[in-house]
Amino acid sequence: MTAVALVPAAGQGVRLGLGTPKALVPVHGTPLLTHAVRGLLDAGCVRHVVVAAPPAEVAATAALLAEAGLAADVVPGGADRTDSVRRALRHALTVVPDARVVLVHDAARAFTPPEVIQAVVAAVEAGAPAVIPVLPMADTVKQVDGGGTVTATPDRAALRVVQTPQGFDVEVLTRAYAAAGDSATDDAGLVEKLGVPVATVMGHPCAMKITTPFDLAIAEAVLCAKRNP
Ligand SMILES: Nc1ccn([C@@H]2O[C@H](COP(=O)(O)OP(=O)(O)OP(=O)(O)O)[C@@H](O)[C@H]2O)c(=O)n1
Ligand SMILES: C[C@](O)(CO)[C@H](O)COP(=O)(O)O
Repeated sequence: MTAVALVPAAGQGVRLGLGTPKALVPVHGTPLLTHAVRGLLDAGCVRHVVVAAPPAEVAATAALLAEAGLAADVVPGGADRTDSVRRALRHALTVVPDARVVLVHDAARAFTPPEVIQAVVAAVEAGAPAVIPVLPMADTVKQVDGGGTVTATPDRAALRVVQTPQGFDVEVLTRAYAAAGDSATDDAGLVEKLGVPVATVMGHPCAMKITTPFDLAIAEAVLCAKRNP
């Protein structure tokens, strides 16, 4: 097993609106972060996990993962996702210096199926410098101006919705973060700026990012259906 997984989990969950850091919000009594870390470790291709937690919750996060029997290092996250990943990457390079494959996986995508994790790792191990799971667009997409008036209808056949885990050759991700000026909406975005090709594999609807109360309700229902098929 060559992959190290970085789990940005330091967000506040403003859009979820529960007043609790999102990664600590329970689904069926278990925090999202615990579901996410268990999913990574159970996939069978991840050897070490580093979680970036809200700075005030580092000790509590380490305790809840330990109680769940999950081995993971917990470091303080940063002001935005990019900063949280940067901190987790720095720690991972120190504790697992021989890692070749690095995954970056949102705690908020807590129910990502193992086959997606395995496909990303396999593609990087096969030689791709950067790999992201994607889904085709189900809806027509419009581009709008600042006033909300439509300015274009991009060809949706050429568009994809992007999920995590995103997988990288360790040297490529390290270089991307060293060159990063501003924050990016995803890690592959930083790699693209280096001119390095980013490959895609098929994502999965269950890898959805739990962002809103509606998403949380969907996640509860999906887990319920899995446990009571
Ligand atoms: N400073 C931050 C902000 C976000 N994240 C993490 O990045 C992932 C994707 O972010 P998002 O879903 O937007 O989470 P939040 O930032 O918590 O959500 P919101 O924007 O609604 O506050 C989440 O696992 C989140 O915990 C992080 O580690 N550090
Ligand atoms: C990385 C990501 O999950 C890919 O879709 C997404 O870009 C994170 O965005 P957010 O604004 O931090 O939720």
